[in-house]
Amino acid sequence: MQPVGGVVPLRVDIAEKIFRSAQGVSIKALQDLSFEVRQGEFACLLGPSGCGKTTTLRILLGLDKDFSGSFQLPEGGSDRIAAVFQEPVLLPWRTVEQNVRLALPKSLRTKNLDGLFDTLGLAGMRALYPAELSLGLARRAALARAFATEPAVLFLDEPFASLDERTAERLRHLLLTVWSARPTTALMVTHNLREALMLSDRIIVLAQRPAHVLGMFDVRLPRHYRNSQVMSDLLRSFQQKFPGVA
Ligand SMILES: Nc1ncnc2c1ncn2[C@@H]1O[C@H](COP(=O)(O)OP(=O)(O)OP(=O)(O)O)[C@@H](O)[C@H]1O
Repeated sequence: MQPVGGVVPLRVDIAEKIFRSAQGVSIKALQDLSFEVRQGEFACLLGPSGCGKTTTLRILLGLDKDFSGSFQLPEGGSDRIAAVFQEPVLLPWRTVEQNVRLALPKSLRTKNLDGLFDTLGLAGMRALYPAELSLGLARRAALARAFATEPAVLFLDEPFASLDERTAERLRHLLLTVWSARPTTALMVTHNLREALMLSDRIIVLAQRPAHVLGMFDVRLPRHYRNSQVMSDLLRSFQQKFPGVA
């Protein structure tokens, strides 16, 4: 399957991001944070709690412009950006299907979503309202909304946090199925090493705050080979390369 998204990779070169409180306290969240995600690659930003992962995503999403440095989003094809957060952020007065369709650009508003809803196990839930969904189902709806837009780049911020492990594992598989059908340049924040090893082509390992890159861990194996034995081997080689991380 041909990767989709830009011919230009996602390039991040953030020199510094400092939070300043009204009381004059400064917190340096990011310093010299540079990395690249290649076209059609699924990368994870892995780092300890509070190191600056969400801050990085917020900058890339254009939600925080108060930083020094630059970044380049993938170009070519669609110029859309999709994001999936810990909170599914669905409109409560709209059905699952309406929530997904409302996110679509005009040119895609009437597109056939049967395949996407089927893949994500949402075929029978299109007419439900968010209040009728479990957290796991709401997350699936958020994934459907993100993929339906056929984005050039997809940002995910711990989309499986606070789910029970069985539900999280099912969702990871669903994410892989829908992502594999259209391999979109993706950057996912997580502090779950196993999750990163299961999903990623490349793991970008961050140091403690202020976040900067400690190193890269490439997982070159196709995902369907990553069975429990292979995962144990990957975990071991990761820990050899990054002792004490995760
Ligand atoms: N609006 C803000 N004002 C001040 N400090 C902030 C603000 N947002 C984040 N920080 C601080 O910046 C640092 C990085 O926060 P960030 O949320 O990016 O970390 P994270 O790696 O995503 O953490 P976690 O894995 O726990 O979600 C933390 O010390 C946090 O307290």
